[in-house]
Amino acid sequence: IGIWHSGPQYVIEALDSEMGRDVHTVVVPIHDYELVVSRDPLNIRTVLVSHSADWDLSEHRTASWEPMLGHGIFTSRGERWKQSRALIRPQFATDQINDFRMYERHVQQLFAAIDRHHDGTHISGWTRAFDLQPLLYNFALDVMTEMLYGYSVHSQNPSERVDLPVISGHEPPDRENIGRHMDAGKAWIETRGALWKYRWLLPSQQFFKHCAAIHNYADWFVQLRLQQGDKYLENLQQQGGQPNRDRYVLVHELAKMTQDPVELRSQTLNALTAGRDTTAALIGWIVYFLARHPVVAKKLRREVVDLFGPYVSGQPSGIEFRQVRDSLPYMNAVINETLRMAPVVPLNDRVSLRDTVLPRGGGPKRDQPVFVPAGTQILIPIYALAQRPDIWGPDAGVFRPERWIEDGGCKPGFEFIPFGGGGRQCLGQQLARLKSAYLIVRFLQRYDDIANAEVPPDAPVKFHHTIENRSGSVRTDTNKTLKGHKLLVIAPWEAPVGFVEKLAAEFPDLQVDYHVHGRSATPPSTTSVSDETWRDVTILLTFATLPTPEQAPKLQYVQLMSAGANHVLDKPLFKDTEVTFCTANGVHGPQISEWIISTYLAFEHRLPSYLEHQKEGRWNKGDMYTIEDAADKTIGILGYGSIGRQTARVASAMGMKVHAYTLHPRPTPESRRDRGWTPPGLGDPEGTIPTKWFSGGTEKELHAFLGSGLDLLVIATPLTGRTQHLLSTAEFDVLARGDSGGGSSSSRKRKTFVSNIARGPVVDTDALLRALEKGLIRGAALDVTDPEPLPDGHPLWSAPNAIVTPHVSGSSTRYSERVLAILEVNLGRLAEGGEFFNHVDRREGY
Ligand code: HEM
Repeated sequence: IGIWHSGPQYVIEALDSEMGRDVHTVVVPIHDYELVVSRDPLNIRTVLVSHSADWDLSEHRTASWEPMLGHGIFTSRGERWKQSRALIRPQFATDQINDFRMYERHVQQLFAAIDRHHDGTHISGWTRAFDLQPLLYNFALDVMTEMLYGYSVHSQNPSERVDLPVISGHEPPDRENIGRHMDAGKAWIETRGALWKYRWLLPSQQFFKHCAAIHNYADWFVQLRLQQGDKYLENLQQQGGQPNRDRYVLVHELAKMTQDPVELRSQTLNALTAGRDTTAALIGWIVYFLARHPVVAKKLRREVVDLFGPYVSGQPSGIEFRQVRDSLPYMNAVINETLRMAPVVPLNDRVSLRDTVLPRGGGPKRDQPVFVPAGTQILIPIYALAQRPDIWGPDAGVFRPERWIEDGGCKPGFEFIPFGGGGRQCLGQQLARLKSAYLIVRFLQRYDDIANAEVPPDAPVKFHHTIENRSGSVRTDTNKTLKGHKLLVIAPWEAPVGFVEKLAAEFPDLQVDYHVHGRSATPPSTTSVSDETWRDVTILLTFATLPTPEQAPKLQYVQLMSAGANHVLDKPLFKDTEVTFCTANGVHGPQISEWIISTYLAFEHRLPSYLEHQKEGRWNKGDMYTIEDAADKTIGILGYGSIGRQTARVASAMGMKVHAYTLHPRPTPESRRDRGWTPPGLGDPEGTIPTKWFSGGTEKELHAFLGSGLDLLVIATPLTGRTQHLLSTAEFDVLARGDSGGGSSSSRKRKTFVSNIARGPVVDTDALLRALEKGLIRGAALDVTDPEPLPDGHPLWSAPNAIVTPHVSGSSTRYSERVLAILEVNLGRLAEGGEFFNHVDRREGY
């Protein structure tokens, strides 16, 4: 009991002080039985490998865990274990379990949770001191539950949880509390285990309550899998464009081999217990040591950044599991050294099934075999093995990853067994190592410093005999100086005075290369920049000059100067890489909304004909009695982005009602927020101006919007495959039918004025001409046309009630200033983390 209740250091202390430093195997009489403790690799090898048939798990261990986990690989012995191992082992042999895309989603949730510890004084970039350990446990639980059941509990961010279908006769799984039930259940097992023979003395009602909750949790998913069969994967929530059929879900795979619900529950719970705390503890210990060994942290960060580059927010990491496994020698050394200093499973044990022998430890010189009668427990102090100075050198107690690399690298045998050894060796070793390494890679890419904030800072390392971690308090820092980054600007205009200097002050380590190409219509070719310059570029600001992926292998973020991205969608750099593209969406809001309102008012106030009269010198009031003002009219904005929002602001100031239309539904206040960039004080950042909000991708939904009684329709959608000819004959017919309820005034049949500032092909030109000629719409203001430029003699030039301008609505002398402001904020995001403004979504194409 002394051993179980003290840390693993106790074994070393007890052996060293009572028996001597050279004694590695002892037989300890405890009450009515004898316990063997051995820190001799030869003996351990004998137990785990060469005479493993003589040994098995103690009944003590399997019986303690069994109420919580049932019979699974972790809790069964003999034949039963063999069957479990045969079932589970192939699962861990598949590369599919190393799904970094899944980890990345949870890493992002972890970063968001870390970022919540920024205390607002962003200048330094440091978070306030906090304990990282609970967040790592959340991470491991979230990843494991998704891997095992396909549905993560999202303990890091419960708002990510998806709604679950109803299964009659089964309580929904308690995602909120499953982690707590597991922790509490484990604590009971440890206490019951320590008291083993006297465990009946403990009241156990609470323990069994936790076990029931854990069983319910697993049973629900097992039932769902059994009911849905092969459709289980298909029905999972779609994740980041990844086809569901490629997902790895343990319960689904196991159910292909057995349909026994109890077996499925037990095996998945065994894996959950084996894999959750262990991995969280390992990651925690790695951070613990990095925070206390800045030289190691720096060296490791160098290795990571050299291979993968710095962190780019909003962009998939693009990291392959083979790279993490094979190309990060120092990372492997750090992980090994962490496991040596703080093996997260510091003690293992076995019981002899028959009379047997350990090869060493007996006789006066302790080099003779030791007889072990059947039923003897042997304690395998993994921690003590990894701390022997005669094996590891006099600095065995020092955290020094270099020992794993120098002199051709250290290749330990049974003196280093953090994952056990022999037939029962850990099946999750690769998974645990890769998951931890991946998280640390992303962590170091994103944060360039970690500080130990423990008080006192040099408190001694405290271990626990069982799976335990104490990562300590850390603070994190980001790569705020943009070290290692190079920005290339290819612009038609000179940098505004002071701009480059301002960037240098903000991001001292950022290199800036500014190329001016003048105002030609075609973008300059990539050859105007030397190959050497391209090679190091990590950030590019351009209208349309894009290198090939090979030309600029380090490129991470492209800031386009245009509001749309349609001209880059077919470029290899966009299609074939994961480089982040951002548009200059937002720079156009003020001037284009002015164009929309001014052409609309000009039309309504008959300015074109009065200007004609003015040219002729005629005082002619024309049809002044039919002029209507804008108050109480309805403006419909198709595409409620930055231009739409600023137009809504101006229109509502004139007393207009605003109907907004977006592709995706925006039911909540949060979803209505503007995520793009807007000049301060403009637009509709909270999305509160519209009086009605329409959405959807179907014709029916679009027609409901078009039929909502619009006096002015503004087309402000991006041009994508979905929006090509979005307005065609059928749509103009809906507009012509006018108010289908909810518009300005249902008694009056007032036609719609259509304003297109998006892209010509969003509107079918023939249908538009027909609508103008037949008077289906009131008129149109077109800054964009299809074809463009509009050829001489094209019928649109002379179509009735049309105002045509040559794609100039976006012009403003403030353009470059606003583009550079977006670049600057996005550089801040790159440096400090957080979502990029105007990030182009590869699936949506804008
Ligand atoms: C740092 C992380 C981990 C450590 C240190 C660790 C350690 C161990 C150790 C020492 C054993 C052997 C127990 C014995 O000999 O009785 C073991 C067994 C096992 N581990 Fe891990 N483990 C880790 C992560 C994982 C993960 C992530 C999984 C899977 C999701 C996993 C699954 C298993 C299984 C299924 C066994 C039982 C194998 C058997 O009895 O046949 N482990 N682990």
